[in-house]
Amino acid sequence: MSTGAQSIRPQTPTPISLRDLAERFRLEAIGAADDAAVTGVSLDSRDVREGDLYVGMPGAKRHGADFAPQAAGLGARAILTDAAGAALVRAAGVALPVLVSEVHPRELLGEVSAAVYGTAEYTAKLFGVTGTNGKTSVVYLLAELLRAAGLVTGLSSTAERRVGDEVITANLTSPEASELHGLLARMREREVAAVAIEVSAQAVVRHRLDGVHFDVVAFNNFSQDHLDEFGDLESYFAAKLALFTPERAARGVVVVDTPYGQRIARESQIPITRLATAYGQQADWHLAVTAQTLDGVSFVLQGPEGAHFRGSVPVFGRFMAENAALALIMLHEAGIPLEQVAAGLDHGRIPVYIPGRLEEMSQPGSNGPRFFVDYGHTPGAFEAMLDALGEVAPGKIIFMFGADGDRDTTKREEMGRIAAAGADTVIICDYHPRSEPPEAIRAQLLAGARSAGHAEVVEEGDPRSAVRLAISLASPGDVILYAGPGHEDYQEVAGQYIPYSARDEVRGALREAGLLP
Ligand SMILES: CC(=O)N[C@H]1[C@@H](OP(=O)(O)OP(=O)(O)OC[C@H]2O[C@@H](n3ccc(=O)[nH]c3=O)[C@H](O)[C@@H]2O)O[C@H](CO)[C@@H](O)[C@@H]1O[C@H](C)C(=O)N[C@@H](C)C(=O)N[C@H](CCC(=O)O)C(=O)O
Ligand SMILES: Nc1ncnc2c1ncn2[C@@H]1O[C@H](COP(=O)(O)OP(=O)(O)OP(=O)(O)O)[C@@H](O)[C@H]1O
Repeated sequence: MSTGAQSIRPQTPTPISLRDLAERFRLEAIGAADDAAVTGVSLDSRDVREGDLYVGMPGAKRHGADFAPQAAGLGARAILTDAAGAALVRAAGVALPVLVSEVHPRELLGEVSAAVYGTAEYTAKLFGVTGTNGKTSVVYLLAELLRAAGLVTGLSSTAERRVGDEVITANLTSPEASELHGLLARMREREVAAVAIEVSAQAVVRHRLDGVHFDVVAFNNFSQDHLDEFGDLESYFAAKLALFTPERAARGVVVVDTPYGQRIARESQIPITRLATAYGQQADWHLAVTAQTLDGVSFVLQGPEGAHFRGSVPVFGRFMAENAALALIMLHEAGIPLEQVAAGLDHGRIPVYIPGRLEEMSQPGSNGPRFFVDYGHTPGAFEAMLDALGEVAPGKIIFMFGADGDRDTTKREEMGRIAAAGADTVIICDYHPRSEPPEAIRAQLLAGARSAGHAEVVEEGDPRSAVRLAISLASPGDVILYAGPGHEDYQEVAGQYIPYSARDEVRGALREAGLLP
């Protein structure tokens, strides 16, 4: 059950004194009484809990110290900020003790949070997954396999953070360090033995992983995304590579099918185990897909010294077998035998549910098209999905999608081109236009789609109408894939968050068409 809270915290935290923190992190303590202590850390004034240290840091839009009055009102016991922030706190008349940092508070956040939450003593196995597409999928597969092996598991993904039955919706793919350490502390209380964590490139460069050391990290693939933040592919790649260092992880697993994967394996500073899915590629482990349909994919994985696993995943696409293989090898590298995993599964079937990733909304066996909702929003994800569908779709492929406003604009034409090259019909609609005119975003996607000279190209801005249009164009046996919104429950338009769930919308439209009970 999702609680609606912004972060998961330990229920019985241990107080740590401000004097102790000031000494350990060389902070100037202003107005801190000898017995002043904190029990939690928050970076967001809206998520402050009683007893917290509120960290007010300068950002691109605001100085966090501006929100000190709200933090104080919600029960913060002290503020950690820089000199400019301390002046803002004073000017706002907030009477809390202030710890002043000479460096950007972001650089201290991870270690300070680890100290407050005591997470350095947490001995669970930590698994981190990075790459451009498929991180969320690997994280859910990891969690499922760890459960099969008999371990109590936790996870942090783009879709949600999960500790046993406690679930919250995620804001960021990788939480800020304060949220991550709070989550780990709660996992420690609940005796979680293994944690699967999705790692974005932003997390690596923005200190969100500080104070965390992974047992095993993995890299699956790399293609264009996030150029609005990283400027060029090389900088984006460098952020992924930086996870593969001894400060962050003990060992890594890498898919070496592509030159980028081979580079990670070559340039990594930690020991690497290599997985190949392409025939003839040098690697430690090899994956072969043995059967695939729209209902899933079966595979055989073979590794060193006779290690092997024969299994299946109930989601279509060769890349899902690759995601499962990566997760299996990560467990093996962490010392969890694959036989132990297999013992917890029925004939190798991994019963994974990945929210909003190639999630089927139609009823298999119904008298209509199959309708899937997905989170793919990069050229690489479009290519992988359409290649996969090309192998298993019995009828026409209708592909509907939009693109993010205010994010990497250079990928739009390529998204349009790949969509129209791989599908029979593409329907271009709006996603999160944010501050951009929606029709301008659509125009770029349309230009790309038309350049492919293959699919029929249709423009329907309103996603609700586009869903219904897709159903009206489909016959039994056809497949509709709606890429972009995945698990999300909102559309961001001109600064407003408008409730919109693609999954609910599709279910409703299928019902209207008599295709769902
Ligand atoms: C570029 C980036 O990562 N920015 C993040 C950063 O923003 P910022 O430092 O500029 O902060 P700001 O908005 O100026 O606010 C300053 C400070 O005031 C605080 N504040 C702000 C408002 C308020 O009411 N109360 C409050 O306390 C903020 O928490 C922040 O500490 O710190 C904020 C607080 O944590 C994040 O919300 C924000 O993520 C923004 C929303 C974002 O979109 N990030 C994306 C790019 C991102 O990180 N994506 C990756 C990858 C996703 C993928 O793989 O597709 C991810 O890991 O999610
Ligand atoms: N191994 C893979 N290779 C290529 N595409 C993949 C792979 N696994 C999943 N995908 C596709 O990528 C899209 C996103 O999947 P997923 O959410 O798991 O990735 P992600 O890396 O977590 O994305 P994000 O960082 O945006 O959250 C989906 O379209 C999915 O079908």
